[in-house]
Amino acid sequence: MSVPELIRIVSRDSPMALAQVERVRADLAAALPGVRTAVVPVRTTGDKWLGDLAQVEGKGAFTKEVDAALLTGEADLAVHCVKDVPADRPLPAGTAFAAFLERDDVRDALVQLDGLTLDELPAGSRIGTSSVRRVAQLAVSHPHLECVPFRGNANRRLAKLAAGEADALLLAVSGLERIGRRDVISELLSPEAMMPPIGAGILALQCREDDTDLIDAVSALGHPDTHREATAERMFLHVLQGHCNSPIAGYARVDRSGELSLRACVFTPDGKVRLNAHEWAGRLDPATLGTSVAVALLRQGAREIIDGIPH
Ligand SMILES: NCc1[nH]cc(CCC(=O)O)c1CC(=O)O
Repeated sequence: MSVPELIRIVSRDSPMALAQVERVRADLAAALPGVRTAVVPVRTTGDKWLGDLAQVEGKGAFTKEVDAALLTGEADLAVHCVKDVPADRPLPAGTAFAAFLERDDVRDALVQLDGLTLDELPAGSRIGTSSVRRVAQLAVSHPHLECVPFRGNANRRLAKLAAGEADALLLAVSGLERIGRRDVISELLSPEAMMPPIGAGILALQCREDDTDLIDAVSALGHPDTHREATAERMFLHVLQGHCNSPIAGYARVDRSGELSLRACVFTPDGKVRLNAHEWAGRLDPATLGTSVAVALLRQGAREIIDGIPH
């Protein structure tokens, strides 16, 4: 194996994405001493467009320009939040995942500048989130709170909150940690209280699939249990074929004894119908576990719920 001399790393140009790149550079420096890295930041459609994502191209809005930089050879390695990489279709032809880094916190958090929790917020409080997954779950757990559309990268959302555009926000703990703003968290929401999205807290490294030297070199950064979790979760979403307006949540977990399980839910937008499944892999490989959980939800009527939501 010949280790490349220079690895050009492409990612979105948000503060969170650039912090993720710095983690990857530190990990690469430790695993491959002497290797040089350069950063190629790109602004994606999803970062430029602050309206409804369904009007651009849904989730691929955060990855398209990053993938293009890999494919044209402007960069060699892409860093993605797995949560933002569409799972309903294959990765762009000619690219492959080379590693999944060790998972960070999967939970969502409430950000409320007076330190209030969800239970303490008065009726009518405005919660800034555009996530159909968060809206559906909050509608059932806290029907007296009102969700207001809120987009932009995490730093911009915090600035809008400080300017009074909402009374509180729901954001991923891992993202707040990456931008150094764990301090604004007023409540950590358990996965039972707010089921996380597929891929939460996982960073993936993506390469051109013929760049085998680089794939071999960066595979040292991969975390085997996170790889199992990400594989089960992404296959689940692939089989379910959701769209960007369908509230879907779920997470896989390798427990202390090494057993993999996957729990997942499909909701109606008002949260009133909630389909649930939880299965252990046993002797199944992670992808087959993902398929099995998706089939369990399809048997409960997930297709009708997903297709019945305008998109
Ligand atoms: N949609 C933007 C996005 N993509 C990934 C994360 C969080 C970090 C992660 O889960 O890897 C966030 C911010 C958020 O939802 O609060």
